Amino acid sequence: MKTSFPKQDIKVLLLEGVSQNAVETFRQAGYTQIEYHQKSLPEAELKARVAEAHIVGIRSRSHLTAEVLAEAKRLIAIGCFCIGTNQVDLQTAKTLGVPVFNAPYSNTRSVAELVLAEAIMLLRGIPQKNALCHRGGWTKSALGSYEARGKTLGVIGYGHIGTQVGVLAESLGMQVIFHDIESKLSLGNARAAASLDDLLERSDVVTLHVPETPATQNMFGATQIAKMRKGALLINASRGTVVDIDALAEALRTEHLAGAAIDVFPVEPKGNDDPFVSPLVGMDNVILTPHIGGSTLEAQDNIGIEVAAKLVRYSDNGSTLSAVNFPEVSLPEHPKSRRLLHIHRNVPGVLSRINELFSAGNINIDAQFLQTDPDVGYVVIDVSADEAQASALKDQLAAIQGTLRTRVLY
Ligand SMILES: NC(=O)C1=CN([C@@H]2O[C@H](COP(=O)(O)OP(=O)(O)OC[C@H]3O[C@@H](n4cnc5c(N)ncnc54)[C@H](O)[C@@H]3O)[C@@H](O)[C@H]2O)C=CC1
Ligand SMILES: O=C(O)C(=O)COP(=O)(O)O
Repeated sequence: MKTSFPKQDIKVLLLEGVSQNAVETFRQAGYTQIEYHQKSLPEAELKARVAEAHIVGIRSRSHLTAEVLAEAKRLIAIGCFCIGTNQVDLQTAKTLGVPVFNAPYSNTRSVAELVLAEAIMLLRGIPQKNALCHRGGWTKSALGSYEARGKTLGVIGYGHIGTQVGVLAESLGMQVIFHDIESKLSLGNARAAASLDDLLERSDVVTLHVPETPATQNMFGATQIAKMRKGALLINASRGTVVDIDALAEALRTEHLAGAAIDVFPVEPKGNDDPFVSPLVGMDNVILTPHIGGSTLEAQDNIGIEVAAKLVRYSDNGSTLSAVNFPEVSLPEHPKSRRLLHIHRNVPGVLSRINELFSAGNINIDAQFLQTDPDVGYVVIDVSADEAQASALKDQLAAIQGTLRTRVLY
């Protein structure tokens, strides 16, 4: 059966070296126009490429701001081939009728394993010992080296990653306490701290696993660091904007903190050839990693398939299940019907205008699905109509005031 818009005309733009599994998933689903870039693009080029694309796939580096999205006249959907979606202006995408998908669990374990490894390394003082050995030095000493067993790990943000870190840390005999803005079920013997301050005062190692939100912007600054125990360790594999990096550098210089492991930075290089600049560069007691918490082959392979499959499903079938910014509708196949998709501003009267249109045209509705949120309504209508009728209906739907996007799936 033909689609309204032949698949070979749908342009898929994939940036930041997403897994080849994503390319393969699109190809197997019949998509042939796939533009693939290893890096993120400079803003002007990003705008130009996004303006041409129907589907855009990014990782954490490409910022799809309102300004960039203003160019995206043809855009149907966005895929974040990662967990975080802070790099996309989700509200603007929604009001343009563009759902955004991500892979909410597929690199969770990769981050958790790295964090646990870093906790052990930091507790043993390995970063500075390693650096010294590389310079031809030798300090065989137990001074400042500790077992993880029996130490307290404070997890800030007890979500998917935070809980996994907690479970792994308990297997080493660590005591896990956590702080979250939501009430959370404790796994294993982990316990909620009475407050953030309580967690900071009790933890030997503090690890951050919050998303980037207005509330987490610089949530970890000089005040919070000062409340940490002298000689404690800080790990951040969440987002670079969460920690005041200058305050951290100062606490390391004054030896209030004994070490840190930092994977994410307020400003990160655009690509592998660009220079990395940070006040933490040159500090032997800091493990610096180039935002690779989720960068394992296992995670990337799974993410490639998961996010591409969600984009294909939305493009082919209209399902928005697990979209992060959009009313979620899980749709059955529609082998005998034409499917019309109508995304509109959630204002009174749109639905009745849609239904009037069908009754006036004497078109039988086989099935109708509706989901709304305070801003946007998403209606899917399966109809017994031929191709020409469906196309005419799409044009009529598009003319209804408040319409954001319409599509027809034949
Ligand atoms: N370094 C890397 O490569 C990676 C980094 N990440 C980052 O890790 C973040 C967390 O990932 P998940 O655990 O999957 O997310 P999640 O959504 O499952 O968990 C986040 C938790 O933080 C809590 N939270 C939100 N605001 C908070 C606040 N102000 N104070 C305390 N708790 C707060 C939430 O209630 C939630 O429980 C992602 O948003 C992403 O930015 C994710 C994957 C890879
Ligand atoms: O999943 C996330 O949120 C990450 O931070 C990983 O981002 P990346 O795909 O490595 O650019």
